[in-house]
Amino acid sequence: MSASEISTALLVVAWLAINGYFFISSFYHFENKEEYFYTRKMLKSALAWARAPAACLNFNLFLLLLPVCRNLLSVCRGICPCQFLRHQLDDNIICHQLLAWTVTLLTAVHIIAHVFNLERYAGAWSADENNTLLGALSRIDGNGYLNPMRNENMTPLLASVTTVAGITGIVATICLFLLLSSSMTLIRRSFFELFWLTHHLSAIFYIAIAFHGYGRIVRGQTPESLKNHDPDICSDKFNNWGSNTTCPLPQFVGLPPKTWKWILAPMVLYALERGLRFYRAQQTVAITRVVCHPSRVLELRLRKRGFHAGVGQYVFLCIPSLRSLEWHPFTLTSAPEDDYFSVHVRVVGDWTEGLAKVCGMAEEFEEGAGNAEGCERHKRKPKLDTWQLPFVAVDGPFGSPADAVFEYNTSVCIAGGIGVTPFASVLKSTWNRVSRGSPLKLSKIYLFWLCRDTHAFEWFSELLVALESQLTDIGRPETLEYNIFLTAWDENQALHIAMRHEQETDVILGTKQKTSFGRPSWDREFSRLVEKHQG
Ligand SMILES: Cc1cc2nc3c(=O)[nH]c(=O)nc-3n(C[C@H](O)[C@H](O)[C@H](O)COP(=O)(O)OP(=O)(O)OC[C@H]3O[C@@H](n4cnc5c(N)ncnc54)[C@H](O)[C@@H]3O)c2cc1C
Ligand SMILES: NC(=O)C1=CN([C@@H]2O[C@H](COP(=O)(O)OP(=O)(O)OC[C@H]3O[C@@H](n4cnc5c(N)ncnc54)[C@H](OP(=O)(O)O)[C@@H]3O)[C@@H](O)[C@H]2O)C=CC1
Ligand code: HEM
Repeated sequence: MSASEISTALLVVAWLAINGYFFISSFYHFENKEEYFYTRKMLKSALAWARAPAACLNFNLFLLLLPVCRNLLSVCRGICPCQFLRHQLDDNIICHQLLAWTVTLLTAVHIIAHVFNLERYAGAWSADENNTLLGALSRIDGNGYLNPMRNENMTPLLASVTTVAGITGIVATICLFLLLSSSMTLIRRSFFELFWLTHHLSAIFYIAIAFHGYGRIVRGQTPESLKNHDPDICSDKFNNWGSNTTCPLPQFVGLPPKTWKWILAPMVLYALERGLRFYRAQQTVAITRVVCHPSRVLELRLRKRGFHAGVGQYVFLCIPSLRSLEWHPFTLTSAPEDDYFSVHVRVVGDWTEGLAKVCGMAEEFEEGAGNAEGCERHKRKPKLDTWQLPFVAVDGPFGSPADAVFEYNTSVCIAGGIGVTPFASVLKSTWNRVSRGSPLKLSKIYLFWLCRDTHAFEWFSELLVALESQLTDIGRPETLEYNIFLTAWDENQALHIAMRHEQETDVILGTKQKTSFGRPSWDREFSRLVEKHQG
């Protein structure tokens, strides 16, 4: 197992252990503690089954927001001493989803247990009033009551909609259901905005949870009462509680709410996160250049005062004139050393099409366009002046999928389609460092890029051809080996390629290294690399 896998396993084991501790200690507490002797008589084990998941919910609701506080993650990434721990930060969304499903499971157990509790609170009244312990316990009134259903007309449903715990529990459950259903992969992939807007119910969810314990509905015998009313002695003398001095009427008190203490910090952190995003959205970012590339790729070059990024990080872009609430992630294709930052946007849906339109490229990216002809036409068109381009807000940079590249002698980079963008940044930065003679541990990059159509290569091939010749010029041709795989092609292309296979440079890219066809055999590729670098 790699260091990264070991650290993931250790983190999961630690998280499970902490959950196990909270569940077992809380279950044992409510199942055995003297102060809940009478509460258990009324609720039996449903008390412990409601409280134990609640203890774990506190812990997981504390954690749930942390992986989606992107700026917090960036700070952690900056101070994180080792690469494999930094890798954990890149799995933030997976962590968030694991926590969310854990919250869902714990919530389900908690709700089921509380349904039993409400039934048993109601049932305690219906027992024959005069000769049952539960009847005697239910008739205790004043502040020291035990049964939160204060009279025999109260039903479980009525209790659910007239108590703070019930109302906040129902609101939180409805929010949770909507959050979960809109977070399904199918919804996120097909209706991202629906997912995104529904996800804002998380604010209501957390506020409801913060007030959930306010009603102090779970009650135990007070320490003072325990001193002069020992349940082991008095429980069967309920008929003359109060009249004799050895068994005065037991008094009860509700558990003080705890959840708000657990979730206050992550809620404040997340609020700061959104505040910072709002502040950044006001900052001026200039689009200095817009380039139309084939295969429906739009390149934006931007400038923002004080902007610094690592290789292959990503930013969120928002075009207020397009959709003021939508932020879309795009990877930086510029190198940290460049005096601008750039993104290559593949026009795939409504927002990216809107972006093409506001950048004056409506027809180039109409359905089916955005290919070489469209871009040629664009080159002949009068350019929009930068002041005509839309105001764009930038949040970030975030993430660091590629910054480990420079920490090894040899790095293998694998990308599919537009997923190559982080490596554009890596290759540019490698060139900058090599050409400046900056100290560089990295001596070899293997790039594997898989694409469906030849057009997809065009915007990136310029960079590869330039890099290949520049590295040759400085006597470092071996620094970069790229393996390009065309995974979908038509007959004409196949014929065209076959007829020119002897050509020195690649038919598609114009580079010395030739394009391969179909998906790579990873076993063969990796064995080749192992053989080459063994020892
Ligand atoms: C970390 C990261 C880096 C990315 N880097 C690039 C890049 O360098 N170049 C590039 O072309 N694309 C990149 N993408 C993908 C890009 O964000 C989406 O293609 C774009 O948001 C689609 O928006 P749309 O409304 O035009 O398409 P839609 O048709 O609405 O959506 C197409 C796909 O993008 C997803 N998507 C839609 N809106 C968002 C959003 N606001 N946030 C996240 N995902 C969304 C949808 O789930 C769907 O799977 C990256 C995505 C991520 C998560
Ligand atoms: N992490 C990041 O920084 C970034 C991530 N992205 C993401 O990258 C993705 C790229 O999308 P797009 O441009 O549409 O890509 P395409 O779907 O157009 O191309 C994907 C390529 O990868 C190949 N491929 C896919 N899966 C495998 C596999 N398991 N093994 C081998 N080859 C595979 C495909 O081969 P075949 O034709 O045989 O299916 C195809 O050639 C998007 O989801 C985008 O969100 C984008 C930019 C940055
Ligand atoms: C209790 C339930 C949940 C709560 C309270 C919650 C809360 C949040 C919050 C506050 C964000 C941050 C949004 C932002 O500012 O970027 C977020 C992001 C996200 N959540 Fe959840 N979530 C929950 C459940 C889920 C589930 C079940 C999934 C998927 C299975 C999910 C997937 C995501 C994803 C993918 C993001 C990142 C969105 C982005 O950054 O583009 N969430 N969630």
